[in-house]
Amino acid sequence: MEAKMSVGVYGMGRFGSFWAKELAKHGFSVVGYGRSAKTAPEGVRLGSEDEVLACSVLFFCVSISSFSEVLDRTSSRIADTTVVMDTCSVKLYPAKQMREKLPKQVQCIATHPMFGPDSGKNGVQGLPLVISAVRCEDSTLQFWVEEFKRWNLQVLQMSCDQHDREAAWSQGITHFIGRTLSELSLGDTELATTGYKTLLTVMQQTCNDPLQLFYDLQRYNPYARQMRMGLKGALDTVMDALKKQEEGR
Ligand SMILES: O=C(O)C(=O)C[C@]1(C(=O)O)C=C[C@@H](O)C=C1
Repeated sequence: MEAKMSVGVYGMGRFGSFWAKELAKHGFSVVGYGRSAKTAPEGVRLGSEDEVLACSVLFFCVSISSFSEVLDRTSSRIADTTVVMDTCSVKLYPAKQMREKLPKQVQCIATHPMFGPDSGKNGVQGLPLVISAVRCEDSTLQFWVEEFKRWNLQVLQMSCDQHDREAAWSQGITHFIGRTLSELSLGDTELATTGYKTLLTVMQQTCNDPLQLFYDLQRYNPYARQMRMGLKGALDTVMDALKKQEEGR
């Protein structure tokens, strides 16, 4: 029987634990490392930082804002033969960090599984995953594209720029609205409509993620500011239209 490929997951937070478990479910030999990880997810073994960095494939599951510093600390200990992938929710920034900070021989790929422990709790099939070559052989990228297709993910190959542009106006706007709604302390009510319940779900789901993810999504996606300004402008347009109605114009 073919030996299982060793996969390291660096960062065992909310997403890292979930991702490590998914990889294990799909037949990889998974070792996880997290500064304060105490229990290993099903099918996963916890190991030392060096052990994880020595795996054939290494997924970084750390916050966007810590990625640069994590690479500074670890890149000299990553083997030339290791394939490195990030899983950050923005793509231009981590791709640049990998290109600049990983040794030139190390192959690297940018990925964004567009799901997490909430959206993937009943299985990941049908959910989208964005993948983009940063510096790798075609066959390496193809291997992972095929692997994720086997998981029945909807694999989307696109540039990091296209990802960030589109994600600002989909995931970015969702988290912005969710966090904004939570400022209003909205609650359940007997007369809740289906639409209102959907709104509450948006608020709850986005606020279930670490606050740092929200700040990082808004700060490190170069298109997020434009999205926020667009939203503010749209709010003003609707307010003005209502004002005109009231004034009978
Ligand atoms: O399913 C979850 O737990 C998530 O929060 C997933 C979610 C999101 O829905 O925005 C959060 C971060 C990832 O970048 C992708 C998706």
